[in-house]
Amino acid sequence: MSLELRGISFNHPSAGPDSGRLFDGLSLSVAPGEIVGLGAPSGAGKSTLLRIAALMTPADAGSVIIQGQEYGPGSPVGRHIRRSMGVVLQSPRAAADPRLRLGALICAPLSFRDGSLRPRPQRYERELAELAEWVQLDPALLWRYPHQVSDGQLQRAMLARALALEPDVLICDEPTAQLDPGTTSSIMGLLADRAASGAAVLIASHDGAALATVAHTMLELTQINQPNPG
Ligand SMILES: Nc1ncnc2c1ncn2[C@@H]1O[C@H](COP(=O)(O)OP(=O)(O)OP(=O)(O)O)[C@@H](O)[C@H]1O
Repeated sequence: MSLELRGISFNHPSAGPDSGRLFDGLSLSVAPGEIVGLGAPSGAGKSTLLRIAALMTPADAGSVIIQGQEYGPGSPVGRHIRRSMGVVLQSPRAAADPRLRLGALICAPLSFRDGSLRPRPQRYERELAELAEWVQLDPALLWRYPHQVSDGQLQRAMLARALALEPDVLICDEPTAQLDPGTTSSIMGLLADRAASGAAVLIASHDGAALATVAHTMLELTQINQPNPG
């Protein structure tokens, strides 16, 4: 699948009228099989942009186009498209439900796809073992709650969750921020494998060197977010 952002304008509602727009007519595209790396100074808006791309935050103007289907402000987003997208947010602590063990967190997308109203890790033992291996997570950690693991372990669990449905669009915000260089390189390799299977992959990171090892295209947010003339 392809992912495109076209003419995106946005400001945070609570940011006040004088603070200027965060994005003004910003466009970028990610082709199937492509990894686009997004660099940005802190506060430039990369997390906000990724949430817009992931259809979690509606833009003020412009559209997100996924495999030719256009989503503007207020467009309904169907379950089918959500299931084809994997999203890793910057803060795993904020994203993870603290009441669920890691195994339940990771298998939740599989359970929901199969019609269950709550995660059932016991039904997905084989998938969980494979996902844990992909992200180099000790299987013993699948029984722990988020507060019982490190930030890096939790971030890898959230990545496993994002990969569970083998998404065609993968959006990752600082997926390796908490990791050592060796694990960072393995995780980047995993994202490259996903792209090699045809997924469009958008990764934002302050670690430009690690990103450059896998990205086909590197973009700097401050350069692509030039305000529209007039
Ligand atoms: N809910 C909000 N209300 C008002 N302003 C916000 C809100 N959330 C973020 N901002 C502001 O929007 C700007 C972009 O925030 P964002 O989190 O997207 O930046 P970032 O590039 O991801 O930063 P970092 O690299 O430090 O994580 C920042 O100036 C931030 O203060």
